[in-house]
Amino acid sequence: MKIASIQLEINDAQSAQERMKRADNLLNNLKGYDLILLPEIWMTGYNSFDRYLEEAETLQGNFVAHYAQKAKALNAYLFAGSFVEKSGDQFYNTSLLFDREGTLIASYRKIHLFRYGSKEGDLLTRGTEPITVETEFGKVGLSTCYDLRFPEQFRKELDLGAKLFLVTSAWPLARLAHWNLFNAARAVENQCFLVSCNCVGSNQGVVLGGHSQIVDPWGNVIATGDEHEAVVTAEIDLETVDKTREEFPQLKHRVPIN
Ligand SMILES: NC(=O)CCC(=O)C(=O)O
Repeated sequence: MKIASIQLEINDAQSAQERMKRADNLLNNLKGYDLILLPEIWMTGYNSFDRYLEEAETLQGNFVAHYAQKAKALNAYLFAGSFVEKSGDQFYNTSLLFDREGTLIASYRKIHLFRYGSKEGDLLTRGTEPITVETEFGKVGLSTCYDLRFPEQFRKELDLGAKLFLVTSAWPLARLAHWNLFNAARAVENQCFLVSCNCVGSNQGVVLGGHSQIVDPWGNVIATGDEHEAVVTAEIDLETVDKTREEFPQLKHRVPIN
């Protein structure tokens, strides 16, 4: 399974259209990959809160249609990162997973909205449902940035059968040490692969940390970026998950804690 995580550069001068063009240029060079990822609210800019409501779209809008078509053209699963979803009078931080035919097979509304120097929690409604979905490779769990700090969400995804966690993010450089810890911890404690996709650049004064990662179930970082725009790639085999769980059966030793 060939994976590419597009660590996109965000800067405040870019319009949504310019960002989509930039992402498309990178995407168009990624023929032959099975799974491609984009970061969190990258079209608007996670920290550009004044743009959230005006750039929000429904699931029937252009963002979804465009990346459905891209997934099909690339013949790849595409985790298109997240966008501001409008549904009735509510707004969500919603990430999207398309299959090779361009079918939207899962959408996930971020459960843990960030509130530390962030207006996300004031502007958006939180999601309520952890999401996992079957793919041709195995079951995949979806999550977004701040969710990484909440191990119970990943444990729930594990219990739903996940072997691979996909994490879309706009995590700042200032807390890079936490980012590295949580990427490894969520993979190791659940004996899953984890692929994260973070932004780089500067958005409303927040320097974004990059270091998107592909982590194996032992916690080895197979591939990572730095703080510059890059496509982080690796080839993985989800059979490693079963082998790891057999060889070191920590998940069988769980004790229910009430
Ligand atoms: N976009 C986010 O959820 C940011 C999370 C973050 O900066 C942190 O947990 O630290």
